[in-house]
Amino acid sequence: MSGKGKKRARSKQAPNEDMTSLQPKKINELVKKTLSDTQAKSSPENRKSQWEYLLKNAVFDLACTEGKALQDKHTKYYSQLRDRLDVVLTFTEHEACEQTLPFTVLQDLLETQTIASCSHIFSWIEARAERLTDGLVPQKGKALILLRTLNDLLRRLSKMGSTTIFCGRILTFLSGVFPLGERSGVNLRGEYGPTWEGVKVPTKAESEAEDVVMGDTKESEKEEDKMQVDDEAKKPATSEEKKDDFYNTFWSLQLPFSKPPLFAQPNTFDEFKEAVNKVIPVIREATAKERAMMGSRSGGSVSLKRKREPDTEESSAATEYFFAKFLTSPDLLDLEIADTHFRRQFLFQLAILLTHLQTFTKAAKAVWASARNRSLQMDFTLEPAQAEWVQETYAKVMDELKQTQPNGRPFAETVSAILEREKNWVNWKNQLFGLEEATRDIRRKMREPSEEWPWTLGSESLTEIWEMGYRDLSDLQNPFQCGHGPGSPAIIKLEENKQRWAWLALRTARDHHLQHFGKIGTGDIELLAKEIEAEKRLLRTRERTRKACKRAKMGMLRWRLRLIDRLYETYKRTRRLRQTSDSIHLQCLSLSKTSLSLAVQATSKTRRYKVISLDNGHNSHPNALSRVSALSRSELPADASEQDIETTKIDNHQCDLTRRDEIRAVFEKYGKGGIWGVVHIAAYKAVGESVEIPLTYYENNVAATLFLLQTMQEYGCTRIVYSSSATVYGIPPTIPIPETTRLKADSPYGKTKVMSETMLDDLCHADPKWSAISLRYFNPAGAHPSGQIGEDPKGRPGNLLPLLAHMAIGRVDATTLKVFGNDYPTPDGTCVRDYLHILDLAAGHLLALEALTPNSKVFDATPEARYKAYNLGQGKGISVLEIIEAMRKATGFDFKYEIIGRRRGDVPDLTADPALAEKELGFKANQDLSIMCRDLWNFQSKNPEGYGKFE
Ligand SMILES: O=c1ccn([C@@H]2O[C@H](COP(=O)(O)OP(=O)(O)O[C@H]3O[C@H](CO)[C@@H](O)[C@H](O)[C@H]3O)[C@@H](O)[C@H]2O)c(=O)[nH]1
Repeated sequence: MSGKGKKRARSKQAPNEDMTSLQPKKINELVKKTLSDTQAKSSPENRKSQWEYLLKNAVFDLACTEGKALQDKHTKYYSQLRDRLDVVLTFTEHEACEQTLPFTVLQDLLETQTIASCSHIFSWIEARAERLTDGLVPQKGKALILLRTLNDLLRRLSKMGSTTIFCGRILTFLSGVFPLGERSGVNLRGEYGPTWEGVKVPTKAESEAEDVVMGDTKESEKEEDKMQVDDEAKKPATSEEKKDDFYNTFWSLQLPFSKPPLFAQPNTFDEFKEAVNKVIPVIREATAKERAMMGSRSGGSVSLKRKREPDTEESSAATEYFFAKFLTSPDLLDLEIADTHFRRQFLFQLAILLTHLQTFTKAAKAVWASARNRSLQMDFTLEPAQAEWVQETYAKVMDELKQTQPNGRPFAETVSAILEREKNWVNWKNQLFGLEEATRDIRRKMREPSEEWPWTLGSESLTEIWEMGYRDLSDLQNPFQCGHGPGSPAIIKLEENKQRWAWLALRTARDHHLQHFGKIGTGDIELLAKEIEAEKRLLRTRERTRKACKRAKMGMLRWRLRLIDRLYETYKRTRRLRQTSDSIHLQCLSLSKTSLSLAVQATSKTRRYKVISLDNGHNSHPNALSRVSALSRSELPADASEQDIETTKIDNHQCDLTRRDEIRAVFEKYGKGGIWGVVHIAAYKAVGESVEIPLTYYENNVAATLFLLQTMQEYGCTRIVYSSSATVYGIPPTIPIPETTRLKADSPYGKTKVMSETMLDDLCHADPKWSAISLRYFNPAGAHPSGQIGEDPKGRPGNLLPLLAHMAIGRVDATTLKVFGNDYPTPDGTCVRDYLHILDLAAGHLLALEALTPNSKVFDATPEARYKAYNLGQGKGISVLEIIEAMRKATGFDFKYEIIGRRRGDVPDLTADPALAEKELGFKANQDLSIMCRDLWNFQSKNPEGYGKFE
């Protein structure tokens, strides 16, 4: 090696490190020799303790010199220590000492050495892992000492800022050494290192009280002081006092952070809540201030380079970061809060605790409630209102982290991923914990000697062949056949052919269809062929669908132009309708499955209404309406009257509800009083989308409703059934949700529904001519059982069930569903919704229309206004994972899913209490989930490309 090369090699070596350790082989020989030389020198009873004494001394004599030895750059301290540990281990392996000796030595050593030395010692543990853990039985003897030692070390490390990698090494080691079910390393109790001792500045009153106790003031002075105190007390708090008060509040939070079991004590939660509610706005203000400053710095014509400055600042700041936990005073707190790292540190701590608290809801605790976990269940349960606050605050914290620049969003996402992973890790460990118990019987059975094998020749059939007299390979060429002796040429030919074909088929199939081999029995060619054919059919359908979608995309513009032409033609051809009092105006901006099924029900089942449809074609297909008419017509009896036939025809108008003039034009056509009532279904309805484009939602859902109501008023049409939504409840305090629940929608979409309901309520209060019913839909699902009418959203569906149907048919180019969060306080962690069949929902509308007639009794209890809201649901909560399973059964498609972060605007559980609708409207949704999925899939597989194919 050249001189330069040598130098480089040397410089890579860590300081205080040398490579002169003895080889384990050599140590082994030396130990062996020593043991045989000394065998006769002491009695066998004393020998072990004598060796242990000597070996321990050898290690600790050296360990005592750590401080001094490490001052020398060329010290051999670590290599000597490793050698001595090797000697201890080797003696133990030769059974000259107790098996636990290396572990007790390590325990003392790791407790007394500096962190740097601990890292070296731990390297030795890693290198000797195999030997150290030989014969290790979890939860016994040396395993317990090892676990305790490393957990102590982890606890010690948690107080330092820079030992993340070291902690990771220890955890990796533990996970490799201990069985999967071992939970000792998992922080189930939520202990976070040492308990916070607290910083607090006495308030003014406290310090004065102290002075009084000191007794160094004269009576008169005391009186004077007292008066002053009283006066002061009446005055508003000075900014100094406010500062102190905030300082105390802020740091008081460290106590629950460091000791979550405190929540078992009464008042802790309320105090915690109060303090958090006080601190968050201050943090938010600091973030906003900082953003404003950053904005002004990077505003104007500043280039991208300038905008990216914070990134670079952050990466360099990361190395300078220090933990300011103990360096604080009321005067410093402002500065600390102005520091991004400090705020993040606080918000992260808060997020950890809030996540932990979410495991104490009644539902979450029930999952944990096994006898084994009793000690972990602290005597504390989050009430629904508290759980709601925890959830809301968690969302606020994450939002705040996102706002905290630089790199707010990735930072928040990382925090959320870490918390998620931690939760999954604990869950995983927790579930595996029962593994040993659950498999105890099986393992015992496996240890029992197996029964004697009854077949002398491997298997029953081989034994049988043997007993039939077949002896060598040539005999097997003449297979046995009933009625034919071995050797019959016909049989030989047949068998040969059969075998050849079978082999050929299997070999060909192996290359292309290996995945089916698991489903067929041995050599069952027929079944295999069926499987392959079924797969080919599915592939062909998927391929056709894919191409059609592509074509559809390209031809979209042309198609739209054609559609407009056609609508115009239809419009020109439209006859002026007979204006009967029975005619009903079904007004649909978005012709979803809901409105279509409703139309079918309304026209064919009752034959009392003539349907007029208003639709701007935003998310609908004109030929869906033709199908509705055709279906209604087909359900008429042969002797149907002219009027009956008329009810099956739908008057369709191209009309945008955000355009007053367009609505008015339609009403004008039927004249004053010409329209009996309105079912208002039109709206945009995607929760996630509404968060992105709120104004569009307010315009399309609220402004449009306002224009519609104004026009109805103008034309004397004062009956309306309004499609509201379960989403008006936000995160409801009780499940199932009664209609009396306060309305507190979370998403802009939900808020548009609350606003529209409010308009109706107010209108009915103001004018007794009006009667209105809001139907709060839970989650509609399914399709018309004929497979003719169903939901056909344009583009990638945003809702769960249509998306699954599109995935199964191949319309969406993905096989993996992204599940939005599995950390909700629900039985399996995914959101719970109340699904109801679309036909049940349609029936609900008819019942609501009936309830608008003058004789209806539903408004009897509300004489002040003819307005009511009803839940339309089944009263049965179903989680996202259960939906996937139900669709898997209905479609036979193997859905994969991955859990990703929560979707904004989603709430954990929306399950209806449908009792009021049942009592007052006679409504009951009783078609179960399997029927909804069956009907949805029936529609989807009959219309793989939706209505578009029939253009
Ligand atoms: O790709 C997806 C789509 C949805 N979900 C979840 O599935 C559940 C149902 O979602 P979705 O089908 O979008 O319905 P909701 O968000 O519950 O909203 C529906 O149900 C509301 C009433 O409950 C109606 O007001 C809305 O208009 C309607 O879209 C939710 O938990 C979603 O997070 C996923 O995990 N992945």
